Amino acid sequence: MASNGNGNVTNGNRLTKIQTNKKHNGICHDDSVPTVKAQTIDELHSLQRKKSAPTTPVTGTQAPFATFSEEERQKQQLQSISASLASLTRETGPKVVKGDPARRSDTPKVAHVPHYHVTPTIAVSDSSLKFTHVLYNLSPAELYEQAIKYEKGSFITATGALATLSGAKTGRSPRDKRVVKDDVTENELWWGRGSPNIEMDEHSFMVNRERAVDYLNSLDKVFVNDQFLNWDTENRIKVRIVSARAYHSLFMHNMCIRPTPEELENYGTPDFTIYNAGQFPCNRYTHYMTSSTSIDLNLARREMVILGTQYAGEMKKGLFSLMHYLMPKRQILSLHSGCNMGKDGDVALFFGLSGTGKTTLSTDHNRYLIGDDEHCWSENGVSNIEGGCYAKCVDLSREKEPDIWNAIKFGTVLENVVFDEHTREVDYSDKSVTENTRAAYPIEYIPNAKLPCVGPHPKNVILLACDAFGVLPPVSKLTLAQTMYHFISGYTALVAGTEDGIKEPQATFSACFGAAFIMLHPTKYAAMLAEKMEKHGATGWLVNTGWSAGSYGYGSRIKLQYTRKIIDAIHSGSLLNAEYKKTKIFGLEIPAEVEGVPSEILDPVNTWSNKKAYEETLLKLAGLFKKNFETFTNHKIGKGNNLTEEILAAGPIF
Ligand SMILES: Nc1ncnc2c1ncn2[C@@H]1O[C@H](COP(=O)(O)OP(=O)(O)OP(=O)(O)O)[C@@H](O)[C@H]1O
Ligand SMILES: O=C([O-])CC(=O)C(=O)O
Ligand SMILES: [Ca+2]
Ligand SMILES: [Mn+2]
Repeated sequence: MASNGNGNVTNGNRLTKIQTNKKHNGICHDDSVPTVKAQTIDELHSLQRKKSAPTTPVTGTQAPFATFSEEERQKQQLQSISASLASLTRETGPKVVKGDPARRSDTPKVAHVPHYHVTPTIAVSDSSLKFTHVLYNLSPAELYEQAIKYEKGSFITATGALATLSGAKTGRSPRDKRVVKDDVTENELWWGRGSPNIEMDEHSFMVNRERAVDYLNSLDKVFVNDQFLNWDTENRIKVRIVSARAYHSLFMHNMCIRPTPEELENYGTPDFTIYNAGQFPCNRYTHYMTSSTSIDLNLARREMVILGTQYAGEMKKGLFSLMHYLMPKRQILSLHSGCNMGKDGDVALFFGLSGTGKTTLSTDHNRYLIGDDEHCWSENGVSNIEGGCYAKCVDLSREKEPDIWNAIKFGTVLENVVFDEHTREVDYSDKSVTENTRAAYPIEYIPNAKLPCVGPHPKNVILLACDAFGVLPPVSKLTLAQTMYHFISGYTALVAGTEDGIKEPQATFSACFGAAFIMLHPTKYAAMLAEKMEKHGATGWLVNTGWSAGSYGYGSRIKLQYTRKIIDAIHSGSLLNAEYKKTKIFGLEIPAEVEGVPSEILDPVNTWSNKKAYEETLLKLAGLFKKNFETFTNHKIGKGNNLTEEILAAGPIF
């Protein structure tokens, strides 16, 4: 007899019967662990998932609003969602039911949800016979499963993030962003040259709305997020996002403020609703449509419709546009800026166009992060609009940006990155899908996030420009008028293509460092900023995070390490008392020394070997500034005329 290695004893080819303990009904068992309490596989599976508290839990009877039963509350919530998804031509909301259609056990027995409006007597169509399953405020884990099961291009990366593809669009489509012009908005909003608000009429909006709603209702399931905007609770906005993809739902879960179970319980009806039909296009037979993409904002209806783009940033920035309308009405300034706070409570704002460093520089290991992109400045101080950050990932490195690197973990949405098919290690240098690779993570993924994301009045206002011409100084101290001049100008210079050799830098001017998102005339925001900076004694700074020692192709981008030192000196207050000299043409005050930064780079003229080329480039840029500002010369800024005059005089002189 010999052992076969499995513990069974063989005798030639014949297996000998092993004696077992007959105590338990003759079944052989290993009594080191108890058996599961299930008779069938299905039963076993049902044990795995513990019933969680309802998404809208009922608090104790002492709560003033807890007058409904849980069943009643669920019914009201479904009715509210059904109303959101109602077709306006058929005057009925769809039959909605909660839960994943793939999991029958989730489907409640009473699946019929009464129609919101009066049931029409004419023309019952197939759409009124079907159910739309609602996946309401799912958790990141549930959204991962949905994405991986049903959405092509969804993968878990080596660090646990959800890699997704945003489809054909990997950036926003500003030429397809429309706003309904009605009697009110016609007078209130900024229209015409330079304005981001491309007009559309109410009827065309309704056509697109119906298109999006019909598309969403035709699906087996839709995702619904009920969340908040603005950490200033007095000025909080309730937003509902209806979307077709788990990617979109997780993105907004991360980017908006996540309600607590108690807040959700008393959520009621949203203040604003987004219908994101994603890949479903708009129709060129619809008036005003110029492509298959349209992002439509209707302020009167408090709705936004997205057709023909799956780029998630449209939702984030669409809501930002909304805030740029709603907040100034309440004397609150909305800002395209990052914001952080030192240990002593000193707050800094970081303005700048895309890619200039708002996220990178506001994420600072030595300071509390209030937010990376969108803020409000009210009488009470600053507040973040969002609940998450949206960082650029191109060439991301652990060494240079450790906090962002570490935030890319379970729960984070990673858009359009390339990874090893086996290890799922992300290669951040790979731009095969797009250069605009992004990570969206909840703000608490940054270890020193300031929660709640609010702070006192800013002490420093830092304007970031990535000057690919290489003529703006790495740092200059601004007067209030200069701050306004540069705020209204909103300059940065990007380099078009990087593949086929050296290209000329392209100057971009975007008023208020975010013309794509403002709704009112830029001077309205500028006047508010001037008033607040003056009142609270904030100092303005211009920081060039772009080129040094020559334009793009000759010089190189200023080391992040140096920019961080400059920012440190601003925060600490040491730069305020430095020795300054004034530059030619732009009239910028530049310091002679900044700790940790080579002094010779502080005046760009020193770094250019070809002085003539420097002078020419400087003049060229000054000319571009002047030309850009022409449209603002006949606008009054603020109440008196003095500020306007001062601002006009604060630009380049040559
Ligand atoms: N000296 C520098 N200062 C700041 N950023 C730098 C510098 N050098 C290189 N970078 C890189 O520039 C990019 C800045 O992007 P960042 O995400 O901070 O932009 P952003 O202003 O937040 O834009 P958006 O509004 O589009 O989110 C990062 O990839 C960063 O690593
Ligand atoms: O909205 C986006 O796609 C990215 C962003 O933050 C910006 O452009 O300012
Ligand atoms: Ca950013
Ligand atoms: Mn931004």
